[in-house]
Amino acid sequence: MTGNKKIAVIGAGTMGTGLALNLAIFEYEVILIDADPQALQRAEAKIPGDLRLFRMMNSEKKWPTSAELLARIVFTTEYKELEDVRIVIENIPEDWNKKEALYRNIRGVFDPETLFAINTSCIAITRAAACFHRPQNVIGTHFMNPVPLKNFVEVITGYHTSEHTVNTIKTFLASFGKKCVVVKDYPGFVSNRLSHLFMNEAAFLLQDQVASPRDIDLIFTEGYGHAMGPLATADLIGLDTVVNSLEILCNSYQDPKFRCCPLLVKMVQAGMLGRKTGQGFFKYT
Ligand SMILES: NC(=O)c1ccc[n+]([C@@H]2O[C@H](COP(=O)([O-])OP(=O)(O)OC[C@H]3O[C@@H](n4cnc5c(N)ncnc54)[C@H](O)[C@@H]3O)[C@@H](O)[C@H]2O)c1
Repeated sequence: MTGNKKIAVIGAGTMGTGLALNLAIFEYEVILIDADPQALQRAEAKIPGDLRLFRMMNSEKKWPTSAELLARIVFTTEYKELEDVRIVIENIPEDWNKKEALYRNIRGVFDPETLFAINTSCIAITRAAACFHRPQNVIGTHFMNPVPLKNFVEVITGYHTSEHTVNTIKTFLASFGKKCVVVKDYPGFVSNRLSHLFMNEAAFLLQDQVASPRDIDLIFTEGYGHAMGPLATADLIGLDTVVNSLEILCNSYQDPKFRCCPLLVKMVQAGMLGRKTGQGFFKYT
């Protein structure tokens, strides 16, 4: 498979669409797979707008045109497209039952040499790797959102992840400008074990009416100098993903410090998922 520039991205939501766009900018041939044809249509429609935005943010760089980018991405619902890809990066929702069903369904489709990278917020890589025939080829790649603008990835090694897999993934990430740290496998890794405590407690502060969403976030942005406050971060991630991740952390560690704030659950039930629905803790037009 040497020289093969074909990468599969499964899940065309927030992360998968950003990742497909980022890989296409770096001239990878991308197979973007989603179970929902409408999600693929939304991804295809979103990419030109995102590209315009990046062009405005960095006008010095030579960008491909929308047509060139879209020509590098195959939008499909067909898993048979996985047959000859070098690396698969899975980005479906943070729901163990959905991920497990997908892994068992597709594990026989791709080549034995293909590496399988899991973009998860909290799910243990060792648990996920147990669903595959070759757990040594499975690794966690926790990309940051929005993927094309965040040049950093938290890489997670499962119990069986081989050194070859780690080195290949590091080289692959570097090939499209990503730096990384490699951490060991426990649910939530480093990033989300910490950040979800912040986001959850910020929701409790709001529920207790201690301060407004704006003021809670200002303490982080103006006070601590963070680029974003915890509530704006939760909106960016998607409140459904945050709730799912907290449930995984709570169940995995059996530790009530990760119990999900009821206000977060209520907002998800009300369809206020953050940026992706236009309304979360803040409003987006
Ligand atoms: N949103 C973030 O900021 C963020 C950051 C890092 C990691 N993650 C992780 O990335 C993963 C994806 O998150 P997201 O925010 O992009 O989710 P999302 O809900 O925006 O998108 C998920 C996509 O997967 C599709 N899907 C569902 N089941 C499928 C299946 N069986 N086969 C193919 N496609 C399927 C859905 O139709 C949807 O388009 C999650 O595990 C999440 O925890 C998210």
